[in-house]
Amino acid sequence: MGLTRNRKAPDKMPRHKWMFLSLFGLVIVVLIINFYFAFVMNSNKLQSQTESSKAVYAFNKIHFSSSSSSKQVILLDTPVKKSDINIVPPIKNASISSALEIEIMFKKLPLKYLKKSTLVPGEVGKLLKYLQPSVGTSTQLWSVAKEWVGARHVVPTQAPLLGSLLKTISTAKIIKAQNAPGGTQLKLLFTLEGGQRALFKPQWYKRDELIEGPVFSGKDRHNAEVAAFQLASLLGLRRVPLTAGRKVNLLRDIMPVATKSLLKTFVPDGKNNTCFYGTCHYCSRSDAVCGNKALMEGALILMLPQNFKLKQYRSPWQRTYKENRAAKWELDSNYCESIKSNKMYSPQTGPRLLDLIDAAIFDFLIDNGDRHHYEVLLNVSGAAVMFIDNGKSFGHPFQDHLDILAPLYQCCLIRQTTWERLLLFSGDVLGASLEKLLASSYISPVLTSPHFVAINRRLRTIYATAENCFEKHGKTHVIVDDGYR
Ligand SMILES: Nc1ncnc2c1ncn2[C@@H]1O[C@H](COP(=O)(O)OP(=O)(O)OP(=O)(O)O)[C@@H](O)[C@H]1O
Ligand SMILES: [Mn+2]
Repeated sequence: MGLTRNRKAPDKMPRHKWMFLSLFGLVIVVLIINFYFAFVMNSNKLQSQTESSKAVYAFNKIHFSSSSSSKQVILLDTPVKKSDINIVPPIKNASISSALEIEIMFKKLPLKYLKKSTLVPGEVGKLLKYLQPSVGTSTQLWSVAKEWVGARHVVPTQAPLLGSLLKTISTAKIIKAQNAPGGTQLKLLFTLEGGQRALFKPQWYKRDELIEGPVFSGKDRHNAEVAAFQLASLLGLRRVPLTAGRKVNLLRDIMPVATKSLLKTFVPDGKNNTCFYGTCHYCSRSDAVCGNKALMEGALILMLPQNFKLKQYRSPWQRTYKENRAAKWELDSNYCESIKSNKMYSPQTGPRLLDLIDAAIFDFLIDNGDRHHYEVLLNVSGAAVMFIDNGKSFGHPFQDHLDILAPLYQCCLIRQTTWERLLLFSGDVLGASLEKLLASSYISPVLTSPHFVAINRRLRTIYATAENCFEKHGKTHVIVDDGYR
């Protein structure tokens, strides 16, 4: 009986069951095909990685996370490897295809980018000469620094007095110390002998500390400010205020000249170290910065002359600072088109967009993902975007945040003078050049060696990004001579 029932059952199966079974079968087939491709692709990837021994970052896990806005954000997980290219997640929608193309280009970079340039030693030699304190120290040099400031630079191309100025910044007597106004981070405003004002950003981290987490994590790195100043000079982007390392004795140099309100924030740490917590958005008594006994290292950043005022703008490539919320530039690959339609950013009307692309290149090299606002000199025609506040840089030499380069790969434009200067450092020589300039710093060694390796790797990534743009739009449409530098 049972057998008969079983044999007859298919004949009696209703139509909707048949349809269900066929659909189920189809789903199984699709799944099998998917698994097959995933397996083949993965084994190919593994094979090519072992073959080349140069592991590259792999886009191996695509997952979806819902953002608080209704838009869906795709995040790509990329493993961090101490290899040639170390893009870290999240890479969001608008950057995914560029990231993949840049990865491919990075691997087949034309030979000219790998060849050592013969012009570098001469150029670095010239800058090293400028760093010699040729006339010793003198507070009379403050007026020289003041005269240097122009629409497009803070330091001129020829600057034989630079070394003396930096030495004066590192040694001039501090006649007043107060809480610095503006910004959210702890910093002090010093008045130096001769009336010159400068910002002091204190040391929070040891040199080899790795700042984990999102690109803007952690506190300011004083050594990053010092390194950024010298890197800008190598790149001919002399838009960073004069910055030098400085060691101060808190008991002897600072407390006697501190304002009452600053003095109130000095606290002992119970281990014989002198500490203070200042007044700022993120300042609190429980989060004081401490010297080694009374000795504290920091970066001293010369204030721009008071006859110049700064005007602040929100960066069009500002981050949301929220993990589950994406900014428009992170979702829309045509974002640059909408930016260019704004008169302020049209490459035809002024230098601003190319300045922001310069800033993106600079920030990618130093790994600064925190340029939420940018500043230019007020009422100065053709004023450059100043590279003020580089404190959140050089946090992790084994990671690169490709999306800092979004202005470059979304707009596919680069100023000719910037591009030519970048080419000067082909063949992985930018890191060593920076190391040479930093060797004479008052807080040397400024960076650990992995940071110099990172700079070379990041410059190659910039070359790859530009090459990818050339391939897509033609070199003549990408490189722009807008008459500014
Ligand atoms: N060298 C300088 N000359 C003139 N003004 C400066 C200089 N450095 C900084 N400032 C001004 O002080 C403000 C705060 O400085 P900075 O951005 O370094 O501090 P911050 O606490 O890191 O700020 P934020 O929290 O906005 O990142 C700047 O926005 C700028 O207007
Ligand atoms: Mn800051």
